[in-house]
Amino acid sequence: MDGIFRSEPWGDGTITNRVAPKERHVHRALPTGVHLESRPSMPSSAQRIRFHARMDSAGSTERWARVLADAAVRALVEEAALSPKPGLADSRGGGAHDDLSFALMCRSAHVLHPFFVAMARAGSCEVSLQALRERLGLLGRSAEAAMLDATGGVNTHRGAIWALGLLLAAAGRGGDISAQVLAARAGAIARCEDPAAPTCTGNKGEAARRRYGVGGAKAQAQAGFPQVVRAALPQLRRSRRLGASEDAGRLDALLAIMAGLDDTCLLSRGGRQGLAGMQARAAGVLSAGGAGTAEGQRALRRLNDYALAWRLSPGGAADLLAAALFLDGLERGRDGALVHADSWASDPGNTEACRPGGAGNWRARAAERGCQSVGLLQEPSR
Ligand SMILES: CC(C)(COP(=O)(O)OP(=O)(O)OC[C@H]1O[C@@H](n2cnc3c(N)ncnc32)[C@H](O[C@H]2O[C@H](COP(=O)(O)OP(=O)(O)OP(=O)(O)O)[C@@H](O)[C@H]2O)[C@@H]1O)[C@@H](O)C(=O)NCCC(=O)NCCS
Ligand SMILES: Nc1ncnc2[nH]cnc12
Repeated sequence: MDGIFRSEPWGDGTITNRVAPKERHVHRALPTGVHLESRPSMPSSAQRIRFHARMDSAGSTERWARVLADAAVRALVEEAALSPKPGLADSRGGGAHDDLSFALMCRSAHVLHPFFVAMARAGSCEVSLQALRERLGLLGRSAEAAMLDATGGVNTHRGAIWALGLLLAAAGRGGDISAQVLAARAGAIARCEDPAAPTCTGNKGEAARRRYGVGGAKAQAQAGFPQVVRAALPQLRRSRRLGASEDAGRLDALLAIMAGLDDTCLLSRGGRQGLAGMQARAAGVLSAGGAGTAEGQRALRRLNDYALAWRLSPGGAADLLAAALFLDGLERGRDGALVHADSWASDPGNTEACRPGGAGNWRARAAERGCQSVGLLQEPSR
């Protein structure tokens, strides 16, 4: 079948496309795949890339889910590698965390891949937003359990699973994949309640939200990720325009998130004072010229010293930077058809350096760990 896969209009929870409903639920690898069309003639200010997933077969939905999952893992690895990040784990070490390292962050990112595939697939298969939210809750909790299993109980990516899971499902729907649209869709999914979610998790973020009366990760998502679409992405583009290196632009994007985020990691480690201290210093680096300038680099070093002295880590901001890199990559057409899973996986520059144990395909590793298909949908014991 040569149809066009569309999920428009968004918001009423319906999918309209020209594929027979039953085919949407079949996930087999078939010879034909998703064809992405980047349309340079569209207004560049909006940075919109329309894609048409030609549903030559149901397998192209599966292929698109894998492309999106690859992009999400890549965003996590790129976030982890970005240095020097204040207080955070990066290529230099664990930052303010005794239990984190670059290798551990990468291991965690790769273990999440099959869950990311399932989340993107859920976005294309579940017809109602409510059903999608419930499926994501199940997948998200399973992903958290696999992360903790892979890291020996260290919370590397809980916030990232949450943010990227919602964005992957939004992108899995198809249609317009501009950052603005995907973040708004993800917000609509996050605003649905998950009846299976535990009322109390006992996590630090939950405690910080209650103690300090902030919205944290949940409110950030429900509002459509304002720190990603209104702070990180505009800053990233501004820094690039001003000629900053890609790393400096990404550090600036992180600082822009930090400057305005009610990061529950900072609150639980440093209270209101710690959060305010980090926010003000992050804004200070940007007003000194950003990470691409000598003055900005000095201010960034002072921010890092402050974070280490007080054991402060902006873990929530790091997750949102990964979300911004994911959306930026999609919007620029870097991922999707341009970056195929296996070509990325077979590039030694992308894999050997960051994968514990070196060579090998993460899918095979995930399969070894028993994280395939139906296994993903088992509710973990808490
Ligand atoms: C809705 C959930 C996000 C649960 O959120 P909640 O607020 O209840 O808190 P947590 O369970 O603690 O998780 C929130 C994590 O989100 C990150 N975060 C914090 N503030 C913000 C913010 N303002 N905006 C966005 N994101 C934010 C943060 O993650 C990072 O920090 C982690 C390290 O934190 P932690 O272990 O607590 O602290 P440490 O200081 O490092 O501990 P020690 O070393 O001292 O022991 C790190 O993992 C980063 O990722 C928060 O931790 C959501 O989780 C949920 O409901 N999930 C259920 C599944 C689901 O429905 N999924 C659907 C989509 S897939
Ligand atoms: N680089 C990082 N360091 C600490 N916590 C994080 N959570 C997500 N990314 C992180």
